[in-house]
Amino acid sequence: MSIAPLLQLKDVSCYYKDKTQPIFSGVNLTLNEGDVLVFQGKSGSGKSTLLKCISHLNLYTGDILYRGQTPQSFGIPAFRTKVMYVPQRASLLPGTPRDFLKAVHTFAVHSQSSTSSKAASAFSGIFGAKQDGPDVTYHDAIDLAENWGVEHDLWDRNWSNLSGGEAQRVALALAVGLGTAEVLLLDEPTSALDSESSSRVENYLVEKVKARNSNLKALVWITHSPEQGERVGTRFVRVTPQGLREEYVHPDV
Ligand SMILES: Nc1ncnc2c1ncn2[C@@H]1O[C@H](COP(=O)(O)OP(=O)(O)OP(=O)(O)O)[C@@H](O)[C@H]1O
Repeated sequence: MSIAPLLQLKDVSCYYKDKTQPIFSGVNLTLNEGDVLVFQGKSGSGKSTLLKCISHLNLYTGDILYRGQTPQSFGIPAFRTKVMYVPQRASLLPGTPRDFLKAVHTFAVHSQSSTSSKAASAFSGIFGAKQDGPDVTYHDAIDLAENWGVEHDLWDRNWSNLSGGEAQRVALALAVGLGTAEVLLLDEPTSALDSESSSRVENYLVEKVKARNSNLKALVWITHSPEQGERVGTRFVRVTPQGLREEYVHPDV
């Protein structure tokens, strides 16, 4: 019996809103456990859009399979907890980072339009929290962020009042701290960080994928830095409007 790949894209295309021109078309890709797949490509080539399609946040045609199952058959909110998109600009989210953490616990009981429930909906849409919520301990995300230089009081500041780098580290710590994702889709995750913070985040994520007891099995990582790509990547893919071109496999793999 063959084992289904971690993630598979079959002939995936995504169109501009007028539906006449594709942003990209005919994308085929297989992601396996242990892969750190680096996406590079010109600005506007469709890298972010492709990550959003993979996490079922954007409309697309074709098939995306997670361990052989479509997002629909797996259940889309549950799928998004397994294949999780980490946005480049978390500062657009409502409320504070702590609202997010609370929202995961209280999602099911909040139906009013409170900050917490708005945060919960945003969480569900962007990070893909399940209705019944994964079993988050506050401490995983907070401790992780602290290791990356995020002070505790930043959790109570509105996202919009965090610096780009602070918001980026908190969003990443939330995504990793939840502990549900097998694939993280990282949209320029260190673009606002200084080199020391960036290197801490890089090392942590790469080691986490390698660790045998980790839930996290693979990363798809958009970067505009070829040097960062070389440091973290095991596979390298160029995104073009014509589709993906796998360029080079790291010799250590
Ligand atoms: N919400 C949207 N509405 C309309 N067009 C969009 C939307 N989001 C993205 N696009 C368009 O889709 C194309 C691909 O954008 P995308 O953000 O995926 O590119 P990218 O490769 O990630 O770019 P960058 O490297 O600059 O972040 C661009 O032409 C962009 O203008």
